[in-house]
Amino acid sequence: MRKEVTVVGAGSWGTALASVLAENGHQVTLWVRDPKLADEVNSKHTNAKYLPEAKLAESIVATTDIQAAVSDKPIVLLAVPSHAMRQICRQLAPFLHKDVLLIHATKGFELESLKRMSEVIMEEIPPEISGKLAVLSGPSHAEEVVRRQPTTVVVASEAEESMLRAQDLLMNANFRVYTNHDLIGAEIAGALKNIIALGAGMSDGLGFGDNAKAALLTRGLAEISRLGIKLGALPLTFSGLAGVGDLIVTCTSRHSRNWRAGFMLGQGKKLDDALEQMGMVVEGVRTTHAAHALAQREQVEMPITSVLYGILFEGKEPRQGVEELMGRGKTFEMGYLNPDGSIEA
Ligand SMILES: NC(=O)C1=CN([C@@H]2O[C@H](COP(=O)(O)OP(=O)(O)OC[C@H]3O[C@@H](n4cnc5c(N)ncnc54)[C@H](OP(=O)(O)O)[C@@H]3O)[C@@H](O)[C@H]2O)C=CC1
Ligand SMILES: O=C(CO)COP(=O)(O)O
Repeated sequence: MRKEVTVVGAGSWGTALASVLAENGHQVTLWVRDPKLADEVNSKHTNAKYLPEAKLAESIVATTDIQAAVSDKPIVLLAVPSHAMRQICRQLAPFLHKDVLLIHATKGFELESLKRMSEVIMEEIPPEISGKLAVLSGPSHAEEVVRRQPTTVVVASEAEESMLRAQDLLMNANFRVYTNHDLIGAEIAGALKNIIALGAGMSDGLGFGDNAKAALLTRGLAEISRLGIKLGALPLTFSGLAGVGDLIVTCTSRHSRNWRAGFMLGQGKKLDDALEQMGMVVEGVRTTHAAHALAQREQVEMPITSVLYGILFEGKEPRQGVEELMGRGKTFEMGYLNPDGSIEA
């Protein structure tokens, strides 16, 4: 059945999700910050800055008016960078319908509070809406989604009905949507994989091979799981699409902004120059900061995150970081399996 859906955020991910929804026959409004981009979407049906090769459905209507975009809409999907989430929610909260299905697709933490995105959203929107919130996560580069290449994702919510509604809304022949009740795990896995993707890009930039990449992915998943479980996630979520699935795609794909930024750092570029050259959000940088603080607060060992923190924010050379990781004390591989996040052996 055709539904009215508003997508908030017209970067690469918001634009790709708007395309999926339009393809599914829904009436899509796209909230765009930049009036020039709104004109471009409405007249040329393109988004040259964020998805240069994509031809968008003519039925997608872009607007810069947040009130008009979300007022009384039955479904709102948020796809903004994590640093903008609280401000955007504050702006749109007064206009949300009390029965709105709210889905977010953002992968990050709020740096100042170390909160997950759903915690930030829930603080800003009315309580009758927040209990029904869903998150969309999983291995899904926008560039492949707009080309209708096979993609699998997961929607997670504590509210069964929201999860199923979000699945129905987004699923099509090229975009397969699974459900999961573990909202916390889906959010944490989706955010933390970007740290490891920065590391994987760095490893490639330094000229290391597949063994190093495999090590980063596997030991990265170990520390992601360790922190996630300590913060209330279900362990199995980390072996699913939001966990290992997204870790694989982000650490191995040339589409990944995090991998690309990491690659430049590995080749000797300074962080600010790498970010400027990217021109798109590289969530892993802020997430490294947040995860480093969370690991300290929760007393969880996260060696890769700690080394990346040193490289990104303390001037450590990438090669020195690799030496530190390889030279750590002897340890038991499966220590992370303890449900409270502590290391057993
Ligand atoms: N790209 C992808 O393939 C995927 C991305 N994600 C996640 O989606 C989220 C959005 O990322 P993505 O679309 O890639 O980002 P992009 O870098 O492609 O686009 C960023 C978008 O956010 C807007 N923006 C930047 N700052 C603000 C602000 N302060 N207030 C409002 N809007 C702002 C930009 O607008 P302007 O142009 O006006 O600056 C632009 O529309 C991230 O959390 C990312 O991890 C998740 C899955 C896949
Ligand atoms: O989350 C993503 C793919 O699932 C996108 O990752 P990047 O932000 O690194 O491009």
